[in-house]
Amino acid sequence: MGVMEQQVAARPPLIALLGNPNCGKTALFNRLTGARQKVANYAGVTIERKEGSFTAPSGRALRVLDLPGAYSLSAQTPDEAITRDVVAGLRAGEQAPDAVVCVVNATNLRLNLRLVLEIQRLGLPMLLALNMVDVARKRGIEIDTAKLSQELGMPVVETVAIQAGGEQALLEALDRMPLEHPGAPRPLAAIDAVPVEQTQREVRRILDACASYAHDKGNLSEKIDQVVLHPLAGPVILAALMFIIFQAVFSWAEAPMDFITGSVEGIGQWIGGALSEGPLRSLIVDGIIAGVGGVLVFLPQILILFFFILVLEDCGYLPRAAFLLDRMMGGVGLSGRAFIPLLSSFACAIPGVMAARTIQNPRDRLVTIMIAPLMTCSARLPVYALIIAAFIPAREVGVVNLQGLVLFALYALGIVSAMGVAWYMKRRSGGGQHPLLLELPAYHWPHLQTLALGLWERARIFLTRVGTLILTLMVLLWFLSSFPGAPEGATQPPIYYSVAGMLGRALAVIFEPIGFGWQICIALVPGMAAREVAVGALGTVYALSGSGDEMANTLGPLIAGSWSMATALSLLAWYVYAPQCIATLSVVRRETGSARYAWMMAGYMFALAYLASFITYRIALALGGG
Ligand SMILES: Nc1nc2c(ncn2[C@@H]2O[C@H](COP(=O)(O)OP(=O)(O)OP(=O)(O)O)[C@@H](O)[C@H]2O)c(=O)[nH]1
Ligand SMILES: [Mg+2]
Repeated sequence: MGVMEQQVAARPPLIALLGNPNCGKTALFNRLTGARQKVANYAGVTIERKEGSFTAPSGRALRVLDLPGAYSLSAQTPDEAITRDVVAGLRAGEQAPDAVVCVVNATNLRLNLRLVLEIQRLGLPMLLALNMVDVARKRGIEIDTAKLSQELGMPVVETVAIQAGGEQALLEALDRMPLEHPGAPRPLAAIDAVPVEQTQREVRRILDACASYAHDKGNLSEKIDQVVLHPLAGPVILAALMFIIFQAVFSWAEAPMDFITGSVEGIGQWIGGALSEGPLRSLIVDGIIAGVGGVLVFLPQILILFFFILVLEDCGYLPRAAFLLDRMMGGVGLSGRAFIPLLSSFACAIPGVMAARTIQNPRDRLVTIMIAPLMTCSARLPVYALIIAAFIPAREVGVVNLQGLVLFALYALGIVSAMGVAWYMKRRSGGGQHPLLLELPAYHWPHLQTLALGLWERARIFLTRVGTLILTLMVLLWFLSSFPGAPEGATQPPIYYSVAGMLGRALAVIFEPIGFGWQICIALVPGMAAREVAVGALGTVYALSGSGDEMANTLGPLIAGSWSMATALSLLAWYVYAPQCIATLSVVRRETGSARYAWMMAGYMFALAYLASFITYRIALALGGG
């Protein structure tokens, strides 16, 4: 025996905690080890590795490893792959465990036992911790542990990981377990050889023999789910929720937006009055206040939208939405795992594109990345809100607010288009589907603190962008829009003759057919950096276009006076599709490892944008919106 091996042999036996996600492994791990734990990452990945040590009642020293949750050893996600490789002794630098404690959620054995049976085929010493028995008892689920132990051929103990002493039975059972020289685990092929259906049949047989649900009162969450996940009522509820949210974005935001507009105007007038006529006054009033202030007013709407999203997330509704949408996404060949990346993209496509890492199939991942920017990100909200407020009357149609309805339609258009693109890409590339296995967490009331933190986070991101990126671009735009000045005898406002004006007029040749004049074209250029910049840019452009000495007016009425309805609708359609965000394209390049996909994305999105705007503009003109 070499020196190394002697050292390994002298270390206390290693026990692995294994189980489905959310069954209480970490809670149990904390209860066993207290403060004696080491937290690190698995080599090369950002998945947490927790190891700790403790002493069993007899004085026997043990080490314990808290593994990432897994539904099966056939590994669908990176987390599951780590768990599988560690228990099978295949991960370099990791010792194979001497024994496995399989933790199961006693209220959901039907799902949890599949993994138990799979691990059992590895042939390691094993023990079952029937966790959350407190909840199971309260619900009236009866489990015969002696019978279960006999059926499974392993010790079964009850645990309550969240109660002091709830780990006692486990400790005693560990003391009775033979842990020395367990031998290496059997190869994984032993597991893959058994068909899933056979395992599931075995689970049902064991449950019939050992568990009784006759007195199961069910729980409130399940009762709610009977309605919320109902094949007909479920989607209707989801659509209604979304609809209400977009209504609120307009109706609740009115007062705070008026307040911000008023304040910005007040500051502009005050500074305008204090400074004498000249470039400095124009830079501050027309460049900074009109530009930055124009974007700032949308903070309330962004916060209202995220208030709802955070509440739905915190109370446990979002995984249900994933579940409901899984079938729809499956229809276009997307995996249910695409839901979280796509949902994140409603905040911003960048975290969405990065979250696509959790999708294992490379083709599914690529499709998800390619459609992520079609989800309406929060940077589009200012653009949409500006144009809607200026052109769509704030009328009530029945109980429905017309502006909210249009906003809802724009979000829906983004989603439908994304599904269309996904369908097209998948049809061309082929590829199968993977069922979505989700543990639905119990519903609970949203946490005020979590909510407040989440909202603060959104506000901070938005304000930082306004204060840095947008501010810088507005100052730059002001310079480009102010010089050179107007020639003698000019008939147009000075901006028309400036560098930005020349550029805008050149671009207008391309954009004329979809109804964009030179002023919009000027705003589109800095708007390439980020979508909401276009709103600030329009503010600056129209402030500088204003004839004579009048104070920078609010942007809405200004564009309402100078654009046709057809132009407004065309610009809305443009923003549903146009890839106006450099940061997203560069993240796509990084995440896919090649510039090709970033170019492809920019190309297809520009093409769709132009096409959609062209169609919208022509139809609107034909219907008399000119
Ligand atoms: N009532 C009750 N709740 C429990 C028990 N064990 C864990 N919980 C709760 O269940 C939730 C999930 O527990 P975790 O310990 O994080 O689960 P996990 O298995 O580590 O989850 P992953 O690491 O995501 O796989 C937490 O909110 C715990 O407080 C239990 O025995 N009874
Ligand atoms: Mg855990």
